[in-house]
Amino acid sequence: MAEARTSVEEHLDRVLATITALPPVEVTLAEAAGRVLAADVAAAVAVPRFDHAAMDGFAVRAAEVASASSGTPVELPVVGTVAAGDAVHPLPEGAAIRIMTGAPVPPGADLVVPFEWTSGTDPVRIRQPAPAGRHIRRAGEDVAAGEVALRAGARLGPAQLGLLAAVGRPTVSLRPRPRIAVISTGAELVDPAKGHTLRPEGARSAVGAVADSNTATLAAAAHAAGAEVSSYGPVTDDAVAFRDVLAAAAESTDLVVTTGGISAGDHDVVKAALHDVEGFWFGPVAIRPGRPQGVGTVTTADRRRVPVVTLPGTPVAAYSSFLLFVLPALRALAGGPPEPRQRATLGAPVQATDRTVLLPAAYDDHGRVSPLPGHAGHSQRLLAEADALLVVPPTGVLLATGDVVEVIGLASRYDTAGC
Ligand SMILES: Nc1nc2c(c(=O)[nH]1)N[C@H]1C(S)=C(S)[C@@H](COP(=O)(O)OP(=O)(O)OC[C@H]3O[C@@H](n4cnc5c(N)ncnc54)[C@H](O)[C@@H]3O)O[C@H]1N2
Ligand code: MOO
Repeated sequence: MAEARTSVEEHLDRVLATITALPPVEVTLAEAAGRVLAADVAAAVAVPRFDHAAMDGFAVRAAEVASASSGTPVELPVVGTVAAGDAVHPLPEGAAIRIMTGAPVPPGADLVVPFEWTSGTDPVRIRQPAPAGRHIRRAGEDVAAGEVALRAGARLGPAQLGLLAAVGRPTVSLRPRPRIAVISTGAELVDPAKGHTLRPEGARSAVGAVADSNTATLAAAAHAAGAEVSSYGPVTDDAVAFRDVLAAAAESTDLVVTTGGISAGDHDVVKAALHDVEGFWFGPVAIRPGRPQGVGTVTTADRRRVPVVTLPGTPVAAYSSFLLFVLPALRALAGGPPEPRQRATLGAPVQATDRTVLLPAAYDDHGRVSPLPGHAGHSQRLLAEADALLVVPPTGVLLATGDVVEVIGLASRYDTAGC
């Protein structure tokens, strides 16, 4: 009998339905890098703030130099000098003022003639005319005072932070960094920092110990997404112990993610502890890897409802499910728009099935993406070698070389940590 399974999109909607964007806080620009604006920002001051010279040269009246040529230069006395930051004096008729790039344009002047077109002397001989306005940057020509400089939802990278500084906004309203708690579960798991030969605390046997790799992966992925991460694990297969850890984690976080213990086994602790919590959902999603999933909320002592996303324990499934379901939840907590979908051209044919399949894949020299050879379903090695996960849609058709498919980039997520 065919099993009822929800689609990836339905499960993502179910996860996002548990999320409320965090209330905004006011922070300085120094603290704002990489974060998401909670409200539109209007310019407190115009950019440029005043009409200023775009070249080093002479401020003049365009009409007075209109006849200038190299054969018959126009000669004007130089009545002053103005540099960036200087107070400005009006330009008398029939005269020029030496002016430096960035200096305010003297009232009366409407043209800056670059030094290269002049003798550079006093009196100055100007060899070339130009229309009024040339080499002058007008007040507000980039951003007018009061104009919206950045919209709510904008992510604050280097250029956006510079713009906020320029428009006179030393602080901005942002969503706080989301806090995420990562809880790995499984009696077989040992903290890799403690070595692999240890018998896991509470283990049924010393044989079969497995290093907890999900915590390392998910903590890094959440950190790269801008979240503040706390890790609580590995937790053994005891529902009471798990509930205690979950309750403690929920008190000081905005989102809990668990791994393991949600399929059909005798020791599936997460499911046992949460399946009768009101509103909690467990079930299969039509995706491979990552079929068993769950989501719901728990309530803290101060009546906050904290979303809990329960991911499968198998490491490849845990990471890919995190990218599909938890990253969008973190973005929604931070008030950001969904991450734009990435697409790529297939470098090899791929057979689609009746469910979404994620394949570790690599780009070739032409920028086309192909599944890595030797895919065995749950290879952490292949995942570590992959540039991207290829998202094969549940269409059942044969995708041809050259078809455009969705991908989830892997390497690029961590580029910025590389220096
Ligand atoms: N009878 C059924 N069995 C299974 C089903 C099912 O539907 N019916 N689903 C299979 C699928 S698909 C997956 S995926 C797994 C998911 O199971 P759980 O989420 O309950 O995960 P565990 O059983 O706890 O662990 C699975 C596997 O992964 C290893 N693991 C778990 N956590 C970690 C960790 N933090 N670091 C490294 N490795 C971890 C664990 O040792 C197991 O080998 O269930 C299938 N079974
Ligand atoms: O859904 Mo699972 O395919 O073994 O990850």
